[in-house]
Amino acid sequence: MGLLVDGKWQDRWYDTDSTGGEFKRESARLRDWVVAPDAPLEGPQGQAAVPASADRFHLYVSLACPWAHRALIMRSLKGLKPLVGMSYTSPLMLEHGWSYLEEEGSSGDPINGVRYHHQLYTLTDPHYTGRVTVPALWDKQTGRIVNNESAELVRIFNDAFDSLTGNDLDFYPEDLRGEIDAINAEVYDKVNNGVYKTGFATRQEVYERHFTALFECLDSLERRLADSRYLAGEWLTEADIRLFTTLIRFDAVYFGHFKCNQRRIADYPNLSHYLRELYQWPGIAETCDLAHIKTHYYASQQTINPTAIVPVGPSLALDAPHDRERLPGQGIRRHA
Ligand SMILES: N[C@@H](CCC(=O)N[C@@H](CS)C(=O)NCC(=O)O)C(=O)O
Repeated sequence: MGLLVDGKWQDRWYDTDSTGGEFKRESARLRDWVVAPDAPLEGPQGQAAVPASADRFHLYVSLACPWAHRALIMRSLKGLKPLVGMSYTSPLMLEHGWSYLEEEGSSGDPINGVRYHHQLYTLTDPHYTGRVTVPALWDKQTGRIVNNESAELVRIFNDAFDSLTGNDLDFYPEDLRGEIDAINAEVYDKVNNGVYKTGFATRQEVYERHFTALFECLDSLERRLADSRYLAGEWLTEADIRLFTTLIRFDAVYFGHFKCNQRRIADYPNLSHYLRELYQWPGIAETCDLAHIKTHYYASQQTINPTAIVPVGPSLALDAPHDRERLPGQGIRRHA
């Protein structure tokens, strides 16, 4: 676990002393865009962009990581598997950070042949300074990471490749954007990143503050899902995918390892049936790997779990029937 400073790898755990016991997540730094083949080469905020094409991009992920998991789900649901290759790291993130060591459970890296994920960052920029994170979208043509921010990879995958795949599913419909953005902001702060802020806190009062915010938010999501099939109503959107990747890790990891133990997702009737519906959605279960998930957190984060023992349980009834059909739902919108 560490980071790059001027292109040199340094093995360091998160510094929470300088922030009063708080875990502060650093913003992703590689933020170029991928646009549709004939579109102007510019991202939605004027970012530099490269055109989508088949077999030009490769997605580097960890199957354990909830942020990478968003991108993996979009790759699956948007029919991108034949166009965008994928490599996954070993579940262990130790002194060299994420690795592509097959003997430790990685797929290996057939594109660049690197041992460590940080090498992809120094291939991109030999003087890179910052955290070395997954997911990362690699551009084989320019030999660099185009983008390492999962929220943006979700948006890129939502439309840039549509003319190549013929897949017009729309996870960010224009008329729902205001609502999706508001849900995302709350869920990111209190839930997606909230579990990390709770679990990585190194002061009691900081842990308790994030713990309280997390469960207030889960309680309110539980109420919302009592009469709404998905977070933004009748349509399944990116807001659901972003919540899903935290929910599926919750009972197996965050409840115990991150001490988020007020309630399990299994104790929330609506959230647990909603989790099952999404898990059973065609193309999603195949992106979920609970062995990678549990091994990564319990065996890598040894400041939290010094023995690195990985718990055997719990049994999760993800394939059990769900009751969400009682609510009106229309599935996934199509681009107009
Ligand atoms: N903003 C990034 C965050 C990604 C992130 O933090 N990934 C974690 C894995 S779950 C990581 O690679 N951490 C390594 C580190 O912080 O050194 C995104 O959403 O894409």
